[in-house]
Amino acid sequence: MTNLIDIRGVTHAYKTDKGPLPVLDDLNISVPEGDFCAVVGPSGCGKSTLTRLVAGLMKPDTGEVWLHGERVVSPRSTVGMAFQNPVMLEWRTILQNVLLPLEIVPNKMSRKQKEDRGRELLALVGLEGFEDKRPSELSGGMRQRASLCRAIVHKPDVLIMDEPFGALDAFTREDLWQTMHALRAEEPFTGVLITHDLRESVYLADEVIVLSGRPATAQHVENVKLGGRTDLEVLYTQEATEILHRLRHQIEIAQGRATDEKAA
Ligand SMILES: Nc1ncnc2c1ncn2[C@@H]1O[C@H](COP(=O)(O)OP(=O)(O)OP(=O)(O)O)[C@@H](O)[C@H]1O
Repeated sequence: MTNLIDIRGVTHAYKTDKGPLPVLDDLNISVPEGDFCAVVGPSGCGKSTLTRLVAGLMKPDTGEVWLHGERVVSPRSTVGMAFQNPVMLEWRTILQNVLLPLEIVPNKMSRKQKEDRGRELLALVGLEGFEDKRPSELSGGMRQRASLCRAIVHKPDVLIMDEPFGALDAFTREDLWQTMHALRAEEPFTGVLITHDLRESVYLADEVIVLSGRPATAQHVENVKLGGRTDLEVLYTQEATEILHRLRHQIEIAQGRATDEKAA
């Protein structure tokens, strides 16, 4: 399998009043095409910085970011992004919000084709009948569903999600996890998910990368093999529990609260 994303030896520091703040240190990450990769790590270790580098919104001090065999040096329209608080334009309907990327990214679709695509995606995430509502008429979970549709409407190579479900209550969050699996089954895409929720990472991702404390390196890579199951019960199996324990331990190492016995 070829890698869709290749992060090679990336080091980055922010310039601050108190001098440089090293955030990423010789970071190497590869994500094969079609895979879903979750990135977890202590607060402030550089996860969002990583997403900005992949999207081409920032350049690393040293090292390279490659996307689909091309070096990323400027913002990419082939990247879809979803954030914790989706910004929706209130003067547009939900469908018009979802179609926004198709107005910006060059394409040959007719108006009807665009509308059909938007409606299809909204139906897929359970928002059939809400196409003509305004964002304020929807719940937070529904707005997040619409924002996921908007992030993939132009069929980006990669969907980057920074804490997309962080502001939702636990039950809505689990509903959205299932929606993500449904979306992936219909619209296979490569995904990078930044999250603080280890259960979320195990349920959604093919591999979970644990970043160390700042400046972050890739401390641990966990391949998640749950036999292709997408029901929530899978999180209560022995396999999932063992993975969660290992990830928890890795986070404690990253936080400096535990030691790596293997390295000691
Ligand atoms: N533009 C900036 N200028 C200076 N420092 C920054 C800038 N953006 C982020 N930082 C700092 O860099 C570090 C990493 O930030 P980043 O947002 O990438 O971390 P994170 O892992 O996503 O954090 P969290 O888990 O809390 O969301 C933090 O200490 C943050 O304060």
